[in-house]
Amino acid sequence: MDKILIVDFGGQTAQLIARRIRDFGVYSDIVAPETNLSPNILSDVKGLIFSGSPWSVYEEGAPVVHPSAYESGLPILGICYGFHRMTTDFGGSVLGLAKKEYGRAALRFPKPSKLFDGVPEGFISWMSHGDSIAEVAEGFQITARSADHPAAAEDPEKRRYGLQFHPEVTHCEYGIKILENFVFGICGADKGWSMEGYLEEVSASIKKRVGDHPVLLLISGGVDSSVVAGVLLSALDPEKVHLMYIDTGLMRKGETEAVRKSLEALGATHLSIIDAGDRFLHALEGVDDPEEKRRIIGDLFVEVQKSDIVGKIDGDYFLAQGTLYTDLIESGKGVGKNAKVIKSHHNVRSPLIEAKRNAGMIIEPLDRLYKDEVRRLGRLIGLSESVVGRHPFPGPGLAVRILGAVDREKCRILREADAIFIEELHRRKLYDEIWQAFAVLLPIKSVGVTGDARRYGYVLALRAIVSHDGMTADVYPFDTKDLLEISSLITNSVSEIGRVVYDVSSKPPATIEWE
Ligand SMILES: Nc1ncnc2c1ncn2[C@@H]1O[C@H](COP(=O)(O)OP(=O)(O)OP(=O)(O)O)[C@@H](O)[C@H]1O
Ligand SMILES: O=c1[nH]c(=O)c2[nH+]cn([C@@H]3O[C@H](COP(=O)(O)O)[C@@H](O)[C@H]3O)c2[nH]1
Ligand SMILES: NC(=O)CC[C@H](N)C(=O)O
Ligand SMILES: [Mg+2]
Repeated sequence: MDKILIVDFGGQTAQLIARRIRDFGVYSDIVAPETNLSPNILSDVKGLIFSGSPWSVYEEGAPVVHPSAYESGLPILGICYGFHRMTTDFGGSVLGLAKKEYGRAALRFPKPSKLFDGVPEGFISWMSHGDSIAEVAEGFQITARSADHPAAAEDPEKRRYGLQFHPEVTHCEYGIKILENFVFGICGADKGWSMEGYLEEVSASIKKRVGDHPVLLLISGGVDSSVVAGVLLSALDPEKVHLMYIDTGLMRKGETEAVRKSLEALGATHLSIIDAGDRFLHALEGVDDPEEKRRIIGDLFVEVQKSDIVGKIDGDYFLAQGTLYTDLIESGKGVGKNAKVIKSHHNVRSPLIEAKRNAGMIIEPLDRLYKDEVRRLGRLIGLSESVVGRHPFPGPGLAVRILGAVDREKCRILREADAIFIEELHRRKLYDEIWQAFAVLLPIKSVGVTGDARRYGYVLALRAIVSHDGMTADVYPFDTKDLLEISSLITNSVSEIGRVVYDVSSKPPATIEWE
C-alpha cells in the first residue's frame, strides 16, 4: 500500500494531515522527527510532510529532522514550522513577527506551481503563526504571498514545497485540493486505504491482543464509546465484554436514564450503571483550577471503575475507552514529545490511566481517528443515527462548564438552563446544523431588575459552534431572533440566572469548552 509519512514536530494538526490523506484513500502514518528513516520504514513511502510545531526554529531545543529525511530524495511538503525548518536547513532565514497572523488570510500568486493546480487565484487560507520566512532557502522561489508575508515557496526540481498556511484545516479554502495535488500530482501515490479495511484491521488486532481475557469498556452513551462498544461486541465473544457507565453527578438533565435505554439497546450481556455523584462532587469541593479539576475527575473515573469491578471480573482485564486523537493531542500525547498540553482530557492524562497504558492493558481502537471519521465508522457498523449524530459531551461534564468551584446547586442551575437551550435547538430544527452546543455558568453575578425588584443573578454563556473534527471551530451564526427568544426563555425559567451572553469566539484562539 502506498504511504505518505508525516514527520510530527508537535503541531496540533499533524494527525489531521494524516487523516486528510486517509480521506483520499491513501495510507498515512506519523513519525517523530528524530526517527531514522531506514529503507525498511521508507518502503512504499511516496512522500513526506513536515508538520507545524509550537516551537520556533531559532529557539534553543527546537526539533530538528533526522538527515535521512532529506537523503531519501522523496518529495517533501513543509507546513508552517515544517516550512521554516526546511528554509533554515537549506540556508534561508526565519524571523519572529511583531504582528502575528492567526485565522483567515487572503493569498496572491506571483508564480504558477504544481501544488496550486486547479486552485483559483486569490483564495482564503488559514494561518496560525508568529514566525515568517525572511529569506527563502537556496533553490527556492516564492509562489504565494499573503498581505504581508511569503505564503508558499518551492524548489520544484528537488520536489520540496513549503506552505506558511495550513491546508489541512477545514477553514482553509482549497486546502484539500492542495494536499491532493501533493499526494497524487507530485508524489504519484496510489489509493489503498478504506474505513472497511480499518474496521477489519482493528477487529483483528483487538482479537489477537485480548485473547481470552475479559474487556471492560468505560461507556458514556456518547458517540465514541458507543462505537467502541459496537466494535468490541462484534470482534469478541460478548460474554467477555463488560460495559460500565459512571454517573459522575456532572451529567446533563435526564442523561443517565436516556443513556441506560440506549445502552440496553446495544445488546451487551454485562452492563453496570454506577451512581458516583457523591464521590465526584465531594472530591471537587472548593477546587477551582481547571487542570486540577480534570486531574481529580480523571483519577476518580479509574478509582470508581476499580472498586466497582471487584466481584464482577476476576484477574487481569483490558480497559477500553473511546479515546480519539483529539483527546491525545490536546493532552500533549501525540506522536513524539513536542506537542504542548492544551488541556488534559480526563481519559488520557490521569496517572492511573497512564499506568494501565504503559502496562499495555488499554484498548483504544479510535485513537488515530477524528470525530467525523468515528461517525462514519459508527454508521458502517449500523449504530442508530440518534447515537451517531449526538453532540459530543466531555467526560468531565458540567465540571468544565461551571467555571471555578463546582457544587450541587450550580450543577442544578446549569442543568436546567442547558436543557432549555438544547430542547430549543431541537424544536427549532437547529440541533443537526450545529456541531456542539451547551451552556456555561460563569462565576460572576450581575445586577438585573425583575418585577420592579433588584435581582443579583448569575451570568450564563451560550456556546454553539460548527466544526468537522473539533480541531478548529466557527461560531454558529444564529438568527438574532432565535438567540433573543432562547435567552428570555432561560432567564424567565431559571430564576438564579440574571443575564445571558453568547460566546462569539472561534477555535483558535479559544477552545470549544471554556475550561
Ligand atoms: N460517564 C462516563 N462513564 C464511563 N465512561 C466515560 C464517561 N464519560 C466518558 N467516558 C469514557 O471517556 C471516553 C472519552 O469521553 P468522550 O466524551 O470524549 O467520548 P464519548 O463520551 O464516548 O463520546 P462523545 O464525544 O460523543 O461524548 C469515552 O469514550 C469513555 O470511554
Ligand atoms: O471526553 C472528553 N474529555 C475531556 O476532558 C474533554 N475536554 C474537551 N473535550 C471535548 O473535546 C472537543 C474539543 O474541545 P476543546 O476545544 O474544548 O479542547 C470538544 O468536543 C469537547 O467537548 C473533552 N472530551
Ligand atoms: N503553526 C506552526 O507551525 C507555528 C510555528 C511557530 N511556532 C510560529 O509561531 O510561527
Ligand atoms: Mg462524552
